[in-house]
Amino acid sequence: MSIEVKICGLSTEATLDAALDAGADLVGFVSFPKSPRHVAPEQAAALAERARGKARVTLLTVDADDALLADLVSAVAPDILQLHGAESVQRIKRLRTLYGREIWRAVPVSTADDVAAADPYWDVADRVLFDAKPPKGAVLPGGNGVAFDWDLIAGLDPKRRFVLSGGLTPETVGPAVRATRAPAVDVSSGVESAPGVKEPELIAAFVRAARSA
Ligand SMILES: O=C(O)c1ccccc1N[C@@H]1O[C@H](COP(=O)(O)O)[C@@H](O)[C@H]1O
Repeated sequence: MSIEVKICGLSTEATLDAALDAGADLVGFVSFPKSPRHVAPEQAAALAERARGKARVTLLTVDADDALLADLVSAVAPDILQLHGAESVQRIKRLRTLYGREIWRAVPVSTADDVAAADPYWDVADRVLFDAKPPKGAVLPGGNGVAFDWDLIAGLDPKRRFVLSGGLTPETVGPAVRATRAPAVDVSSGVESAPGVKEPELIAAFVRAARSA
């Protein structure tokens, strides 16, 4: 099976089109006001509509409450909810039942214990997304352009539907995929020239490099 590639944190039609033209399997929109990639619900809805049928739409939130999630799901109609906060097993079960959509749970990694902390999520989330633990003082729980030690997840069964993220770039995605046998990758900062500013050439280079890994 070929690798799945997600480009996250898209906020304009032009960069969304660049991701779609490059053949990204998934595109992501961030709803988290502290992020430079935050998009308002109406903007996320319009971008999602543009992507529909060409790539699967992911909506990223961080510990969003019930009311906000309900509004976002109704406006954006994402295929996938990427939960990048401290969402519990119980909450994930509830959201899956409530919305009937795929749920990805981010797990921050810097040690082997962090990888083991993913254990309760394998059975309740559709995917576990491994991201680097944020650096001290970081404002964002993800999207920091920081990588973790890929050897920590090198022993995982690739049949486990995990996603590798954290500081990937067009240069590092090949070695990262070969080291981890990841079935899917996700990138945000590594295809930007400044926080929140996506670059079409970097997006295309990332998708090409991931596919040829
Ligand atoms: O992209 C963001 O702004 C963001 C904000 C809050 C939580 C997660 C966020 N992004 C996700 O973080 C990982 C790693 O991103 P990067 O490539 O290191 O920048 C990725 O899954 C993004 O979807």
